[in-house]
Amino acid sequence: MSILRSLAQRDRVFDFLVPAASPVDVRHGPILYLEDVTVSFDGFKAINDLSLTIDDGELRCIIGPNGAGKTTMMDIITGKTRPDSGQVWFGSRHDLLTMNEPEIASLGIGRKFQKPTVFEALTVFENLELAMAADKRILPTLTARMNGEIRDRIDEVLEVIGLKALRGRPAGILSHGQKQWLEIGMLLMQRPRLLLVDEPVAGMTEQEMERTAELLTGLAGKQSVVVVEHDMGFVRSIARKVTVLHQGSVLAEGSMDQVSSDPRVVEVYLGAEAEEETV
Ligand SMILES: Nc1ncnc2c1ncn2[C@@H]1O[C@H](COP(=O)(O)OP(=O)(O)OP(=O)(O)O)[C@@H](O)[C@H]1O
Repeated sequence: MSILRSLAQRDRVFDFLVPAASPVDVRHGPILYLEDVTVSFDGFKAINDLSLTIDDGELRCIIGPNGAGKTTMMDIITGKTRPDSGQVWFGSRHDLLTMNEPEIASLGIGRKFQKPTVFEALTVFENLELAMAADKRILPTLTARMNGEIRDRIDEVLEVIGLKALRGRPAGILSHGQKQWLEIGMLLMQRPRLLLVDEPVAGMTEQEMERTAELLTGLAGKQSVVVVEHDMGFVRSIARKVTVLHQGSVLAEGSMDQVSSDPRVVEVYLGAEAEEETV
């Protein structure tokens, strides 16, 4: 009876509609804070005294040569890899090194891997619906009203990722770029506070890259977005602040113009990239 009464309260905000990471405290500092983080694999320091902060709502690009530690850094943030030493905080309240992967994800840290992993036989709409249902908090209490609210959320996300017209089509018919956007949409269903995006434009057409740039820059502000990318044209098109990783630590940080004119960055990374482009 009390459940029925609570469902009838039209002004009630259901838990699943509250941003997943509402407890994250960013009042006095960054949303992500890494200090002196080190991790070794068989004695080799993949991450070496890495310190880095990401502000709430920021869009940050991380670049660096192969093996610089970009993926390992993402693995540490999401709890997949434990560092040997250092600190990793989400806001000022959550020590990520005391939490496991599902706990970290449920705080509102979403990760998009390079390869899209959508359910090809399901429609675009169903993929988004499933991403929401993966949130265990809503399963026990599905009601008609909640279904309506999930539909509204799906509509919102479809708009953001630009796939409204394809909502009823199987994900298998989507282009590579559209699959990437759908997967970003699946992460957005859970209202993350921080999105980690690994090489989003690899394999995309120019047009898809432009659309992805709009999508990611549009997400910033509402959530924090960290993009690891090798395509310097793309980075230039979206970047506000760029961090260059090299041998597991920060080599340089600043605007794209600042880092691309830094001789150390040119030497270890951009010089090699430029040579590759001219080959
Ligand atoms: N599980 C592991 N065991 C051993 N060595 C590892 C492991 N994971 C990463 N490494 C090593 O750590 C270093 C950093 O790797 P990482 O994948 O983080 O670099 P990256 O910057 O993401 O490179 P890329 O741009 O090629 O993806 C590399 O030398 C890699 O070989």
